[in-house]
Amino acid sequence: MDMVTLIVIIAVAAVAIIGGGIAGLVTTTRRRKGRSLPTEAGTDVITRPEEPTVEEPSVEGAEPETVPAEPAAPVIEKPESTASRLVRLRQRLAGSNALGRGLLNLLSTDKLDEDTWESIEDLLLTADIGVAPTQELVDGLRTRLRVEGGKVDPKAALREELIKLVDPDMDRRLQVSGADDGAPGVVLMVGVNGTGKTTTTGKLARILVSEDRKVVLGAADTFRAAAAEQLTTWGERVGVEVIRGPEGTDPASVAFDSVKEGLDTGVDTVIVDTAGRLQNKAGLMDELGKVKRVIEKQTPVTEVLLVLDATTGQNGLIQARVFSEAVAVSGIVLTKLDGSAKGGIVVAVQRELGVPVKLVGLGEGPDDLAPFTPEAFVDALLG
Ligand SMILES: Nc1nc2c(ncn2[C@@H]2O[C@H](COP(=O)(O)OP(=O)(O)OP(=O)(O)O)[C@@H](O)[C@H]2O)c(=O)[nH]1
Repeated sequence: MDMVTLIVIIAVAAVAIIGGGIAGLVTTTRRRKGRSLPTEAGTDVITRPEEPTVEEPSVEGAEPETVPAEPAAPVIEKPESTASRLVRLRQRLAGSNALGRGLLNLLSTDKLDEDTWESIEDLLLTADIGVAPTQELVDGLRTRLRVEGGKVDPKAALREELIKLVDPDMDRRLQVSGADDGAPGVVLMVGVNGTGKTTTTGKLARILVSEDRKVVLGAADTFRAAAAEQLTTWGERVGVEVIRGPEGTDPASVAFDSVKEGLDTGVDTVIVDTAGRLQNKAGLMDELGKVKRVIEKQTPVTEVLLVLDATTGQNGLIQARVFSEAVAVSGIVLTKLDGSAKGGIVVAVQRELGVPVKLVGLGEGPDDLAPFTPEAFVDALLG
């Protein structure tokens, strides 16, 4: 064997040894991967690797065997019933609203002199009831206590006068059903951004679902992409379809598609969330007017709910006026009444618009929306 032959033999042997080692390493690595696979009983398809493992080599030309992924059943929540929402209304307002307690303390004093009546007036004004209703309430209460004297309990009289002020005769039913021809009711949600419009749309869908109604939501707030995202999340939680378009789409076209879907699928109610940019009244009127017109090519809008933030006081009233001039508002939703000492805004805004408060927002939780009833509201105020 000459020198050249010897070198060739050594080189071949070295390649074989090194190659075998690398092959062994690859196999070991793959096996390790293989051992870390979830067991057959595992249902977590997300972590299941797509490559075939070494233990199950794929046959050339044959389709790799794939296990069809079973879609995980969505977890549909069961929203709270209307009755227990009213209990919550009582708890939330009684716990946070100083108005009722302050009034009751003042009325409990032995002698109701001018100073006490002035303090009562101040409390009512601080709670945003408004000047004229405050005067009405104080006058009514003073007269009753003078005329009926010891025969009337001041607290019972206050309760009755407050209920009168909130107006128990207004029709507060939500028009969520369509006409007899089977068309869905259409609820249009309007209001300035940040008042809780999208949240309220989601909460309202939950109330309707809890009453076994079929609902479609329309994300016509196309100005802010996150609003559609937010609404989709609300819808998914209660198994409600949400119709949306790309960011910047004409809100009227999303509203149209939502109502069309509602008609095609035979739902009971379509709720359309809109963008509340208050750029100027003319712009707002154009946009809301168009949304309404386009919907009504298919079926009438049965309810226009104006969402107002109870903590914004006079500012809220100005917004309310602008919106009611842009579109015929049929009901008010007062949000963020929890933790607000401004419960009196209920009276002020109803007077301002001549439209009833129909729903109240009592927190950020999914079921923190309750139908408004004057008696329950006043009882909650008085604690
Ligand atoms: N405390 C409290 N917070 C609320 C209530 N309703 C809504 N919110 C909160 O108010 C904030 C604004 O709510 P959104 O629903 O995003 O307001 P929006 O009017 O739809 O605003 P855009 O989506 O920008 O149009 C959120 O943080 C809500 O959780 C309520 O009744 N009480």
